[in-house]
Amino acid sequence: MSYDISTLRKFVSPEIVFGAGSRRSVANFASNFGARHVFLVSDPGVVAAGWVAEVETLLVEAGLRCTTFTAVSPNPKVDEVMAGAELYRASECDVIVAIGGGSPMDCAKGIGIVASHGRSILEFEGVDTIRNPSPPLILIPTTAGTSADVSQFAIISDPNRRFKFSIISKAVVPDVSLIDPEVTETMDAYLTACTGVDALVHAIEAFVSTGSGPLTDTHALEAIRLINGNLEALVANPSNPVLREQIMLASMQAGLAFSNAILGAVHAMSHSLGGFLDLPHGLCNALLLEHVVAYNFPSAEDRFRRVAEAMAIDTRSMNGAQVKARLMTRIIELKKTVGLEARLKELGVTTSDIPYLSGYALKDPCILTNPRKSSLRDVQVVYEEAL
Ligand SMILES: NC(=O)c1ccc[n+]([C@@H]2O[C@H](COP(=O)([O-])OP(=O)(O)OC[C@H]3O[C@@H](n4cnc5c(N)ncnc54)[C@H](O)[C@@H]3O)[C@@H](O)[C@H]2O)c1
Ligand SMILES: [Fe+2]
Repeated sequence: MSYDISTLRKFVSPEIVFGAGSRRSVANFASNFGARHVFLVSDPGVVAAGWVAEVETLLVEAGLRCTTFTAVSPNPKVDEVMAGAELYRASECDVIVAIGGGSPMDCAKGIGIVASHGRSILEFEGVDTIRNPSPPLILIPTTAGTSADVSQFAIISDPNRRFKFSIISKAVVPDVSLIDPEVTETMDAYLTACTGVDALVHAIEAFVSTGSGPLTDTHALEAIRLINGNLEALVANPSNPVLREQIMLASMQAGLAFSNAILGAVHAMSHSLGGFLDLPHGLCNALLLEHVVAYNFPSAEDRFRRVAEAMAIDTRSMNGAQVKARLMTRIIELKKTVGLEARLKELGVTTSDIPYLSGYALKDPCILTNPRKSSLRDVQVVYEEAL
């Protein structure tokens, strides 16, 4: 019997332990993988927040050796991955743990790939390029977030091309994700806003993606509902543990959705922007979001109606134009309340940069699942509108 392969959907996820204190089981999981010498990846901000020392102590108290690598910058660079992989090899480590936001987690994924292939990370750009299994990988996210800890993506920045490239494979889904809302309590309000809006964009893009389906839709809609209902309150009160947990849960659900349904033009355009100007990923997404929604709306009106409903908009008596207007208003209002109102030109983007940015955005794999087919000119116009 024949079947239409384009209608099939798959769902990949790591083993997840969710809840306050879950990070404390890190040594247990590492030991279960047979670890003797753990390679711990993080960055200076997460060290300063105190989370790295805690994990080191937990590992050492369990009788494990630990080599720590924290030379990772936001938008992790090719050289950082290669330096980490060299230290991993020289230290004869056998399990990788990362604690941090998307940057250390993606760097750790890259280190695992290089360690198991012995080649440059640049050779693994694209979809399904990985042949050898990576060392066991345990991720502890400290932002909410990129959800790199549940995703099939690793995003690495190549300064030579001023471009962030994607590695997409189920081989970069970690073995274990310890999702502990407590570690997000040291994020300031601005970082909370940037990373929370990133999660909102993941959920919206996954829901309207051409790769969406019943396995991911419920996660995407629940993530939108949770972020719409809790992010503004959390940014006003960043130390509230209940709100932290709600946004961490939302981030995880958005991650499960986008990892499997893939993303769209916001991410394609924001990867290009983030690689070109080394800007915070969540901020890039935030500045592009409503412009891409306006562009995509006619191609996925029914899906956007459900996004609007998840954002607590009663659409029952509205026509398409009214739904679009209310959804745009709500997105702009949410961004304003959490303090993400800048325009691209305030970040240093100029009109003359747009052709370069657009060329790379069209090469990003996320553009393939955008609900509206995009030409070079389409992408240029959206950048111009966000300028
Ligand atoms: N792999 C994926 O699926 C995926 C998805 C989306 C984004 N990304 C990538 O993730 C990166 C962005 O990650 P991010 O937004 O999580 O930020 P990040 O990891 O770049 O961290 C930003 C800053 O926040 C600090 N920080 C992180 N957690 C903290 C905490 N709990 N307390 C105090 N400070 C903390 C860090 O030290 C750093 O200075 C980008 O490179 C982006 O492309 C990856
Ligand atoms: Fe993202």
